Amino acid sequence: MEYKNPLGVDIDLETGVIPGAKKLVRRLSDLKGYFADEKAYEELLKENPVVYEVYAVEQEEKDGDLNFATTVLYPGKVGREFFFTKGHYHSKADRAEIYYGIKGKGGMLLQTPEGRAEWIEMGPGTVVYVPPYWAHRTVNTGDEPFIFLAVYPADAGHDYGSIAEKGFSKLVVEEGGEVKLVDNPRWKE
Ligand SMILES: O=C(CO)[C@@H](O)[C@H](O)[C@H](O)COP(=O)(O)O
Ligand SMILES: [Fe+2]
Repeated sequence: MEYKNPLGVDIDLETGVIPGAKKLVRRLSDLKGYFADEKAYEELLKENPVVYEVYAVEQEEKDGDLNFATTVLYPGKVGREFFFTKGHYHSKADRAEIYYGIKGKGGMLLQTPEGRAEWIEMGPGTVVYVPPYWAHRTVNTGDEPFIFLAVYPADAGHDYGSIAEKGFSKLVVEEGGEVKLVDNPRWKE
């Protein structure tokens, strides 16, 4: 039997950086077609801000193993809509996941393939259980970076396709200084 070595790393709780992790950067240009307000999107694209960064420690895609990653989701809006991660189902759709809030303020938008949406507010210390089959997207509703940890099966994978095409059934927007969920006009089952 070949045993893997255990690993202990310290997440920088201020910046979300995991030393030695693989870094992924998503700019606004990587989120083309994702935001409802296309005019506001084109306008902000001139600056092309970083929307989020992911620091991932991933294993081979094998049953039983675990990956973990931090996400640093920056504050901002496209029109009324708060900055968010792309959002995905898992390629192995029955794989669950755990999120843990580290810093900042936001929430998770989840939905079933039929479009039943749930919103869970998140702050430092919040644990969110993402059940099998639910798509999930995080949203920064605050004015500082929203940082969280995710732990997920190594063979879960990411299925971005349907969210890229239709989005979620709800949009998370600012209305009169408050966070509101409104119907997504482009959503279709
Ligand atoms: O859910 C997971 C892994 O299963 C998170 O680590 C996200 O991958 C990350 O928050 C970026 O979001 P996406 O761009 O992948 O939707
Ligand atoms: Fe996930």
